[in-house]
Amino acid sequence: MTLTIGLTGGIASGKSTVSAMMRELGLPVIDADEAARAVVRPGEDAYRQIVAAFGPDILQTNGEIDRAKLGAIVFSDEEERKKLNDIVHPAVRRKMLTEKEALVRSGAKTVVLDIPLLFESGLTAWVDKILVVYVDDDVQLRRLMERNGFTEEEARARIRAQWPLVEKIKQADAVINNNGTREETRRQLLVILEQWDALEK
Ligand SMILES: CC(C)(COP(=O)(O)OP(=O)(O)OC[C@H]1O[C@@H](n2cnc3c(N)ncnc32)[C@H](O)[C@@H]1O)[C@@H](O)C(=O)NCCC(=O)NCCS
Ligand SMILES: Nc1ncnc2c1ncn2[C@@H]1O[C@H](COP(=O)(O)OP(=O)(O)OP(=O)(O)O)[C@@H](O)[C@H]1O
Repeated sequence: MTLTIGLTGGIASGKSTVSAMMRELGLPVIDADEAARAVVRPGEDAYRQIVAAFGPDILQTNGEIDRAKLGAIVFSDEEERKKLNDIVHPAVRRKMLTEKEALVRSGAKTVVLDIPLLFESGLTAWVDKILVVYVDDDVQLRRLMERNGFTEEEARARIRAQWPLVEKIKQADAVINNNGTREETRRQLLVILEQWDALEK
């Protein structure tokens, strides 16, 4: 039996940081953000639907989707965000499930699904264990503004588009507090993976 771990958290809470550590430990990680980028490449169905729904203004001159432009639209208007989610999410789910099935068939002991919207999209039944990467509100805001060069308002709009982190930790099987150093985060991760017997011997 493969153990499926759902890795989640809030925007800029440190999921990618933790998933990189899991990969270093040899665990296979399927990344929803990566899948969401793949399914909207030119030529894909979701790409055509996005251009039809949002108009050619959201394209760059090379024909690819201008993510900054589309982000500015969908994070300032819930209706627009829902429109985008309805196009992208089914394709993301199909891609992730296909990749997961292949790993299960190949006999993987553990599979990690890195899904920022695990709770919001109602996907908790997909996983055996939920691991939430937590940071305090002020740390989240600061790291998001620094990483993306967002104004405070832009960063807050993105944070508001997700469940509050305090709600997510209530439903977690384990929580990593990522307010501290990366080394402190790594130590917490190792304890949890040990408890869950997730690593290959
Ligand atoms: C709006 C888009 C074009 C902005 O792209 P951008 O490169 O700036 O951001 P990126 O995709 O790297 O996402 C960064 C983070 O934003 C958050 N986020 C992204 N989309 C959403 C959403 N629809 N609702 C809430 N939070 C979201 C997640 O925490 C994600 O980790 C892009 O995020 C997108 O296509 N979103 C819709 C698909 C989606 O929901 N992806 C998230 C996981 S499936
Ligand atoms: N323990 C830490 N100490 C200092 N900086 C950190 C720490 N963990 C993460 N960061 C930084 O905070 C930012 C957000 O982290 P990361 O990209 O891992 O978050 P994420 O949850 O994957 O974000 P997203 O939801 O946008 O994909 C990054 O710039 C990262 O380098």
